Order: sequence, then structure tokens, then C-alpha cells
Amino acid sequence: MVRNIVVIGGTSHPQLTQTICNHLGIPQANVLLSKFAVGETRVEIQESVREKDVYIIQSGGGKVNDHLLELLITISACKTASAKRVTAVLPLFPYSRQSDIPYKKSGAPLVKSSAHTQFTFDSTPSTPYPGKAESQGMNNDVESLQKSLARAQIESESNGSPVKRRPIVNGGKQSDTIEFPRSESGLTNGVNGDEAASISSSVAKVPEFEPRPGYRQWVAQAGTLIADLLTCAGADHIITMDLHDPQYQGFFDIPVDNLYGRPLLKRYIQRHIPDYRNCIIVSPDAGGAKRATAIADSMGVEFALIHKERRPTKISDRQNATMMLVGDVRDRTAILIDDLADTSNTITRAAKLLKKEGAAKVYALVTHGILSGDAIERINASALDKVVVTNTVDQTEHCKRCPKLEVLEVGNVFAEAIRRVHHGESISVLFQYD
Ligand SMILES: O=P(O)(O)OC[C@H]1O[C@H](OP(=O)(O)OP(=O)(O)O)[C@H](O)[C@@H]1O
Repeated sequence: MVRNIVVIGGTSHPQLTQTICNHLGIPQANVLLSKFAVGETRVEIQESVREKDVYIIQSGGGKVNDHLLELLITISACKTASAKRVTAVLPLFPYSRQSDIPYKKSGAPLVKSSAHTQFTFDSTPSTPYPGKAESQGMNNDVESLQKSLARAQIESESNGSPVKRRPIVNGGKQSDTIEFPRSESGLTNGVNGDEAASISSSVAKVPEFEPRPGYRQWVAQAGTLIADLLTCAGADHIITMDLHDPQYQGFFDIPVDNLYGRPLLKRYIQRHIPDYRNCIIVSPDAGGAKRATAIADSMGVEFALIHKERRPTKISDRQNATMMLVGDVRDRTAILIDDLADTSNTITRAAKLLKKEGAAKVYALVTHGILSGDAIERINASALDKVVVTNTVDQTEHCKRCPKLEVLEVGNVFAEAIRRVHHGESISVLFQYD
């Protein structure tokens, strides 16, 4: 039994809090977590936390925004009640997939631009028009102009930017009408009079902004905000597991302990997958390759990689063409390793591809089984033989609906991390799994 320690469980995962408390040999703290009629979160700490070491267990997944706000208010409540130290224990860290864009402390994205720069929606490369010469560094000949227009169209199609579609000329032969701007001298910019005469001479206008699906210029990346909110609320320390992006730790000014789920996954493979030495570990996307190779290397088994191109639309055979396998899985047991399964599109599509490439069996071992929306139905209907997740997210309801699902317990790992942090011991032993 550890003393002077208080464990508070949020509403996201009561079972995990109970397991952690059982391991620590202490009862959960009395707290009232509810909502006012209007929908606002209400938190009441019903025992003294003065000068105590407080751990608040709250996972992502489910009603993630409600859980996050409840956590922030609980941290603040403990802090104002004079807790000595408050540690937020987030088995699944919310918003951790939204850490892509680095922000300065002042809030602006870390991009270089002069103070007078204004954002415009001009074509890329910039569109020539009367009075405006071709951009620097470009040759003023037809070929370079054609190339730049072609590039602009490819960019427009690949990233959804608001660059207007333009006809492309192939090898000097017009596949469609192409419009070049006329200079005031009567000559088209960069094209002599004869050449200009052979093509349409109407003036190209500066394209106007036309928002359309897929345009992501203003998609907020909330990573920094979430890190700042936790710190502002009063968190002194964060404990989490398998952060989607480990660099996210750098967003915090307080210590972050990112525990690994790999030892649990590795142990499962060794104990439950028949003839595991002949299996092949597969990463379903390039982002998870490091994670998967770490497990493959530690067990001395082979590794394969799937190149995934994410398209947020329905699954179809055509879409599967955007996944490509690098490696040989024929007649082998393939084990997909990933940090999380949310919609489960990634693992189910990967499983389909692996079976198509001749895999005998396909397992998916994932740390965070978020399984939102119709993920369970997708898994049930998929080529996956088994899906193994940890209970960083509550799996009670998922298990009832998914016979392929198996759950590994992480309560003991978090309890041990809490015990070690409380006593000021090293937790690096929890990172080792050989
Ligand atoms: O179950 P799903 O909804 O398909 O999501 C799961 C996938 O999403 C995450 O990667 P992400 O697509 O964010 O790419 P990344 O690994 O390159 O960051 C994660 O690593 C999984 O591969």
C-alpha cells in the first residue's frame, strides 16, 4: 500500500481506475462527477487532497471532449484544493493525432513570412497576366509555361488547393484550348507573335477563391492547445502510453512519461500465436514502421510494410489499389502492428490486401482500440482473424459486439508507473521489453 497518494477516476474508464487502485492497494478518492442541466461539467472533490500526490485517470476515446473538459476541471479543482502535485494519467492521449503543425508560444504557426505578406489564392506557380511578367527563375518559353501549368494542375488535383483547373498542352499539340495572357504590346507574355497567334489570345484572370471539399488550409491542429490547457489547468506531470506522435512530448513544459504498449503486444505474440517465429510483422503504414520493426527485431522475425494512401471516402476495390505491400507474406501468419485503430479502415484494408497476397492468417495487434463509429462491424466483416487491443480505452461494450476482439490489461503497467513516480523511482524499466 502506498501512502499520501490520491487516485481520482474520471468517467471515461472506471474499470481501469479500479484495477489501478487494486494494484496500488488504495481506495479511489470520493469525487462527484456529473453535469448540470445545461450540459456543463460539474466536479466536486469530496475529500481533502491538501499536500497529497494526486493522480487523475482519464482516457481519450468515447465522448472525448467531455472527458477532456472533466479532466481539466478536476486538475484545477485539486490544484486549488492545495494538492502537492497533480499528475494526469491519460492512457490514450486525446487529440494526439492533431500535433502536426508546430506553433510558436505566441500562437502563430512556425512558417516564414514577411510582416507584409498577405495570403492570396493565386495559382501556383503564379499566373501571368497583363502587366505582370513571368515569375523569376522561369524561362519565358512555351515549354516552361506548359510545364508550369501542368504542375499546377497536378498540385490542384493532389492537395485540393484552390488552383483552377487548366487545359494541358501535350508536346506542343493542343489537347484543348489553352489561354495565354496578352501583354500590352500585343504579344503574349513569353511567346512570340506567331506562336501566340496559334493559340487562344483571351486574357487569363486571376483566379478567385472557390472553397471546395478537401481544402485544408485552415484545419486547426489542436495539439499545442491541448498541451497548454493541461498545463494551465495545473497538471505537473503527464503519464500516457504509445503517443501517436512521440515528438508530441516536446509540446509540454512539464514532464511526460510515454509508456510503451509493445511489451504487452510482444508477450501476446510469443504466448498466443502458434509458430510465431515464422510469422511476419507488418506495419499498415509508413508512420508505424518504426514501432513494428522494433517488435520484429526484438523477436528476430521478418518485417513487411504497407504503403497507405489515406482517402477519407468509402472502401472500394479501387481504393485498395492505394495500398501497396512491400514484402512477402505468402502462406505466413501476418501480424499487423499499429498504435491505434479508430475507424479500423487501416487494419481491415491492410488485412484484405494481406490475404489477397496469400497470407494464411492475419492478426491485428493495436495498443489503442478506439473503434469508433462502425469500426466493430467493419472488423466483423473483414479478413482479420483476430484483433488484439489493450484496455487503454474501455472495451466492455466493444467485446460484446466483436467476437474477434481480445483485450490485454494495462492497469498493472499504469499502477507500477504511478507507484514509481510517487516514490521518485526510475520508470525506465517499464520501457524495456526484452
Ligand atoms: O482506424 P483508422 O481510422 O484507419 O486509423 C488508424 C490509423 O490512423 C493513424 O495513422 P494516420 O492515418 O493518422 O497516419 P500516420 O501514421 O502517418 O500519422 C494510426 O497510426 C493508424 O495507422
